[in-house]
Amino acid sequence: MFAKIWDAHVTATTAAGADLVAIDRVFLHERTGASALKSMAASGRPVIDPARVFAVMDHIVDTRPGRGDQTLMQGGQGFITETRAAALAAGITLFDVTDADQGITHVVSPELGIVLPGCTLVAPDSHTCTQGALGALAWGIGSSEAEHAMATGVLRLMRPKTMRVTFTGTLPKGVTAKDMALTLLARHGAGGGAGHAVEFAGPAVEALDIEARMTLCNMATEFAAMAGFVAPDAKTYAYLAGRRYAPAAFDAPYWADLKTDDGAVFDAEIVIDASEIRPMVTWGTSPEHAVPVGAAVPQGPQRAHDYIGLEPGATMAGTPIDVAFIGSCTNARLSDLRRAADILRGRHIAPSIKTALVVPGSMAVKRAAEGEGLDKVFEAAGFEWRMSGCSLCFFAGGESFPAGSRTISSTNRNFEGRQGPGIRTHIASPEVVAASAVMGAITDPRDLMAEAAQ
Ligand SMILES: CC(C)[C@H](C(=O)O)[C@@H](O)C(=O)O
Ligand code: SF4
Repeated sequence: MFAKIWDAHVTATTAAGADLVAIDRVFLHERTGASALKSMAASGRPVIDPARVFAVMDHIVDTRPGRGDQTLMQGGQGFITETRAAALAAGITLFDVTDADQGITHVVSPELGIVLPGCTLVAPDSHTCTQGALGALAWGIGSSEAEHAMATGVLRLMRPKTMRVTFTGTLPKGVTAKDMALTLLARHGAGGGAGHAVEFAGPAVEALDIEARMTLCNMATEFAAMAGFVAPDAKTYAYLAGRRYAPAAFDAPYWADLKTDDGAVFDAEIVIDASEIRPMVTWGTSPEHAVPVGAAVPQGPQRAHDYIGLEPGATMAGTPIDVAFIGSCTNARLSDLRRAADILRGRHIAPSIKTALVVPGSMAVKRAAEGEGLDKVFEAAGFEWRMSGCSLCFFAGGESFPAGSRTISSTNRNFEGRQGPGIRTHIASPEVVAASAVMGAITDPRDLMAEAAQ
């Protein structure tokens, strides 16, 4: 599948062996987008095809109700106003702060049908690989590469190696795509995919809905892969049907032929039995520091133990937490909110939880969730219900907590300081976040699911 998409996009090969790869879509956000557009404008280079370039405000925007351009991040407003001015001047499509389509780049692009099977899509953002869930080759680039892509319509690239990660079997109940990604990282390391374009395949991947495939592909970057993707199938077509930028008639022969052929050879293969996967949580400061919720903290780098304040042998389950966050391009789509709400319905967060936030991945997700009354479930449980944005996924200098606070978070990164100076982040599925918020300590959601069923 990788070769089919890549080869269809190579326009030339340089003497040094690099390929010039046609880029179908470029997506910008206000954290990195203005600099690329401004630099192009300064050098007098126009965007070659503005219809293929989109921008959204997501990283720095305030998520408190009634927001405007003001930000909690000192000086953040400048990123917003400069991106707006540069986007308007360049003639690209902008989903602005108060636009009904505002949201996180990798949530908005699929839900508007901007990313399509077989297309190449780049964005100056490392989680662009999320969009590979639609059968696209989507990857994160730097700001100067974004300029190059916008000015020329191509990027000069060395062909990556290929890897297939096959999930066999069936996921147990209460176990999700997030746990698949964390299991892959725990077993094969945060560098395991370096230099590779990774195809996720096998019955347990086919069984995932499109939103869950996005969660899995999202974390390909935590695996150091260039890209992560899933072959398009009937679910992909059904997901895209009727979306604003998707074609009215699908290009069936090209899309149907994108699947990896039987007998295809990969540079590397990994196989994981999905039935062995358990609800996971990270204990340390790398996404590879992941263990089943019921397991003990293993021996890791001393610095990680010191930062996170957990010694080897401590059990993850029962570790008290201060903050619960459901959000991000990893796990803030409608299906994620539904599953978290199922656990929270009729329950309340523990009194020891200082903050619990739900930040929908897009304003469209927010509206859809409100249409189902999920906002009421979250609010009744003691969660704040926000406008869309990256929010606490990434410390944009605004909202945070006292150093040493422990958060359970549906995001993708747990690096030192990721959610603010001294904050200890434990990443997990929305189910684990919801269950842990109720218990005030890290909890296997299946404990609460069983209780609800009785
Ligand atoms: C700020 C942005 C460029 C960054 C990224 O590239 O991924 C952010 O989205 C992240 O998740 O760390
Ligand atoms: S939600 Fe988090 S991971 Fe996703 S783009 Fe925003 S900051 Fe990056």
